[in-house]
Amino acid sequence: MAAIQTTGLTKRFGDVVAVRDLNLQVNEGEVFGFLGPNGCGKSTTINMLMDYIRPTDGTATVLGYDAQNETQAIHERIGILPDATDLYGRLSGRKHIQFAIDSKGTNEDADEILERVGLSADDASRSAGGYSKGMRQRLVLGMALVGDPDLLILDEPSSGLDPHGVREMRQIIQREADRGTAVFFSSHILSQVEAVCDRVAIMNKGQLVTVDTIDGLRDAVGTGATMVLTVDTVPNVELTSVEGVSDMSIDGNEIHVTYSDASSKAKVINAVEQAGATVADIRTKESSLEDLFEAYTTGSQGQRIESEAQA
Ligand SMILES: Nc1ncnc2c1ncn2[C@@H]1O[C@H](COP(=O)(O)OP(=O)(O)OP(=O)(O)O)[C@@H](O)[C@H]1O
Repeated sequence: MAAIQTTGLTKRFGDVVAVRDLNLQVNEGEVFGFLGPNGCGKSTTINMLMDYIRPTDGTATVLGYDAQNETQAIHERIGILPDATDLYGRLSGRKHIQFAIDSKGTNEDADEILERVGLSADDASRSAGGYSKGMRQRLVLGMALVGDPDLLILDEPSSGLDPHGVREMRQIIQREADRGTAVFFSSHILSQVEAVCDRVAIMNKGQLVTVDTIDGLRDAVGTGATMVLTVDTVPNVELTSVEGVSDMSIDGNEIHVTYSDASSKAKVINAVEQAGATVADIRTKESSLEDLFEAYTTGSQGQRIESEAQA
């Protein structure tokens, strides 16, 4: 059974298509990153999974239950991160967790949950109004963990946290995943999901542009790097025949070469000089997952996939 399955899920707000024909499967026990820039449709998708809003078209199931017709069963079995601004300033952290336990009707131990999210007994006794952003975020995560959910839905769980807070949040999520909880982790920052997610979906302008493992995305980037040679005159030489070179292009006096093997660099320079050009400057740039994310969401790759989806 899938933790989340959507089929042709679509939401229009007037002329705006917030989510278009989304087909997504998140497996049981999987940590799944749902990535994309602001406004790409992440919250709208989550709101449809939770039945806060109704889709214009398509269907969704959560833990095997229909998102529109079996909402209560879903809400009982999932944990969703409440907004950290919704905390009651005067109530202690422990009382917040106890309130969530009472609301869900479970008989869990509030202190055990507080410990899982790294809030000490002293912190738990203090009013949440005096908590730092990181502590508030840990507390709401603790509230989401009440009832031992099979699926955690986290919408931008790291927003507003400093790098230390982000790392802590990641460790807590990883521990919950190790206990067998599926996690649907929505974010607009690749590096925040990279370390914990088994797979990621990248959304752009309401459409799914790719779903892959982090390793798969790395393969798509390749160990590839780009070298830019500035030359006095562009020689007539086919550099893709050099071992390890996968692509070349010319831009004015610059030759752009994509290569997968560092030893190709010297061979490229030799080939260019043997063809009669003088190399005035060499720049190299390693590609990163962040570049790939950029390419999917702002660059040519995103546009290519969009036009493929429309075809
Ligand atoms: N209630 C609404 N009425 C009209 N348009 C809406 C509504 N909710 C969302 N939208 C539009 O739908 C699109 C997707 O918004 P959504 O909030 O789902 O994006 P998001 O990826 O969650 O972005 P963010 O990270 O900024 O929350 C946006 O263009 C947004 O303006």
